[in-house]
Amino acid sequence: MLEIHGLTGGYDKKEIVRDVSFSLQKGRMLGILGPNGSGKSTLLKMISGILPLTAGDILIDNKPRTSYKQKELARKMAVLPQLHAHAFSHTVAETVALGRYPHQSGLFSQWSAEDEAATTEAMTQTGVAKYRDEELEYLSGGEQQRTFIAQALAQQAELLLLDEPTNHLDLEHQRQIMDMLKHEVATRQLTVVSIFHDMNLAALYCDELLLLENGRVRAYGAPAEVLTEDEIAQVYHTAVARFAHPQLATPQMALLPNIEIAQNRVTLEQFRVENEFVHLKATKPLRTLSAALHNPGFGWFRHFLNRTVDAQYMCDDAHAEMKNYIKNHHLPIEQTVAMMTAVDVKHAVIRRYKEEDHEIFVMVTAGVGNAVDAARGHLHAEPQRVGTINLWVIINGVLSDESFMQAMMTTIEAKVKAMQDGEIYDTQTGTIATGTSTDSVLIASTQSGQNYEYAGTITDIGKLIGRGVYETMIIALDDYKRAKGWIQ
Ligand SMILES: Nc1ncnc2c1ncn2[C@@H]1O[C@H](COP(=O)(O)OP(=O)(O)OP(=O)(O)O)[C@@H](O)[C@H]1O
Repeated sequence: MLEIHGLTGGYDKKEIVRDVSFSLQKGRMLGILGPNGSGKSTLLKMISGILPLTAGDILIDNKPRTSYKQKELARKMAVLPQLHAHAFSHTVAETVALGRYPHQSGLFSQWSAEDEAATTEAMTQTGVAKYRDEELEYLSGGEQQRTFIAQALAQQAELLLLDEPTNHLDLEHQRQIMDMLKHEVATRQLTVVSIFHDMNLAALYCDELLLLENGRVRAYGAPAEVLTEDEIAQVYHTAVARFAHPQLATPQMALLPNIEIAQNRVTLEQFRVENEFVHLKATKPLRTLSAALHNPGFGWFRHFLNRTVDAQYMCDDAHAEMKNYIKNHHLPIEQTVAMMTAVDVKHAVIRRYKEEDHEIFVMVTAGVGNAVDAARGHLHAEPQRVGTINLWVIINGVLSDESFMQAMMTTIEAKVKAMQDGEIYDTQTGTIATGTSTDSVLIASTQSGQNYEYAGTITDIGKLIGRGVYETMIIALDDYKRAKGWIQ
């Protein structure tokens, strides 16, 4: 649909865009990114013909852009320029109607039913139909922006060139406009070239990204290729961390502010054993990876609950019930991680391990009534029961994602070893159990102090985790055995 070869140009003698090349197939969306002044708008103005080229070619549907007559080109390509504050003396409907000019012919061109349908549809798609008779100058920046997007859509061109279409738009309208454009791209083979400042939004919606730096192409490709931490840090002189979007296979970038991170430290006194739960109340949020019932996965939390429930606990919606429980105990739902166990919390074992500068805390409740050998779990045919090993490992230090996963592995390996040495059997298979059917694990770190790039058993912190989890597990298992009368 669009081919750009060696585009060079700018203003008078000032060369801004240098040797830019890319091509875009029909039905694709390209996002142009780059710092302020990198030449994004200049590039778009050159493609749309507002600015002349000093070198290079622009082909639209395999024909040079200059070979198109003005109206013919306007039927092919619609442009949304960067919105600047100035007075408009048109209503919304009149402004959108201007987008129909390439479809009208002759001196006394008639407003057709087709024109009416196109403008109405464009106003509906952008949510401005309700303001159709309002004067544009009295609308908000976002409403004006959506009116100009409607004007470009009403043009019914195959190629849209948009300069920051989501500028001025609130979250709902950003999503609405971008969803709508993506829908047009998918269903009507619309082709879109759009400038963005929000690289996360661009990554969510664009098939390809072009990163400009000083008027040159710095990176060009799929969002996963262009949005790398190094590239973005160098081009924007800003540290960023890349993370995965929870639903889509596209990268997102988190800004890493250059501010002092407050120190945070967990102490044994912050653990409380209440009537029905163990509660760790950290002074500041801890970065957490867990298989907890409430707020699992990665996150930042201040409150950690290991709650005892009746062994016969049955509930249709355990998530909602746990949420209510947290609320009824006046804890903040969004800052609390919670798991449950049938073990009475008075049997919880909480221990601190310190070796030189390395310090961790381990909390275990071990109920092994329904112990399972994971290698033979498929031989079990019983419904799930509560009765569980819940394990927390809290680390005073900074863990990388890799360390979090390794700490999780080390914790589970040490737990399995304790099951083996504690001779806990899977009663259904008669083999040594590796855990129970509803175990949960939580790793949390203060993200201040000692830095841990790795946490496997080769590292000091891994050794401490392995020993701490193993020893705490053995104590908890002995306690369980004593309570059951298996040992004295
Ligand atoms: N009309 C103009 N005459 C002369 N120079 C201009 C003109 N418009 C822009 N420039 C210069 O061209 C360079 C690139 O500007 P451009 O607007 O293309 O950048 P941009 O990447 O779109 O920036 P932003 O993110 O701030 O919108 C800037 O240095 C700017 O000063």
